[in-house]
Amino acid sequence: MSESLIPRGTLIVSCQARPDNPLHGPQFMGAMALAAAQGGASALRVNGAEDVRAAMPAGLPIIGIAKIVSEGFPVYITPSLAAAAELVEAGADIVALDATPRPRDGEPLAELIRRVSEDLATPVFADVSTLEEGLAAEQMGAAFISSTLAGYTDPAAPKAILPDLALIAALAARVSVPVIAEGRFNTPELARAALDAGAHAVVVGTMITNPREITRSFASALKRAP
Ligand SMILES: CC(=O)N[C@H](C=O)[C@@H](O)[C@H](O)[C@H](O)COP(=O)(O)O
Repeated sequence: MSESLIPRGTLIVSCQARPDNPLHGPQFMGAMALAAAQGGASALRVNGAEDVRAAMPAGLPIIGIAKIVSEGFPVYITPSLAAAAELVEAGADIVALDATPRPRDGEPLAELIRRVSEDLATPVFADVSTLEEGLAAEQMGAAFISSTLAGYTDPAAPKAILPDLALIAALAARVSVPVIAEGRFNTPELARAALDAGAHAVVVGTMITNPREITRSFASALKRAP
């Protein structure tokens, strides 16, 4: 049962660093994975086959993603079966993918979820931005539904600061697979609030594994007028 891969009420740490980040690369992400494991994380979210391999020695279940930007397509989180297959080959236990209905450079969403689940025999972690997308992803066979993309699908919308706890509560009330809270859970209190809203587990990335952003948050707080 895929639910047993991620125990209820636990913390998943996202270890990701883009190429412009000084901590980009498997050596740093492998160390982040180990630090997360020692700190009490129950699972990891990791980008790309190379970093998945580097995170394996941490000994935790790995949710693999492959961020692939294709000109003209808004979907960039594991858009295709080929990308998912590379992650599974590298050792990912679960594959996370964009489950919004936006245009993608890959198989249609329902086919992608079915083939990752059946052909690759790997549970799908559906990154959604709305309740409707979560309900649809569950129907398509996703094993986990996550709020990852809430606040990130409308380029014209103002930048969201807080996580979308209302979406977590709405999903938890309507879907029967585990609902995972992800996106801007930037304090332990917000992570706790996600569980209280009905989340099965919480993913935290930036505020644990991105020292540049953590530094920025401290530096800008100090610049604010008293
Ligand atoms: C929208 C998007 O592409 N989110 C990505 C998904 O993998 C990551 O950039 C986030 O860091 C991750 O979701 C964790 O969230 P946060 O860093 O806010 O704790």
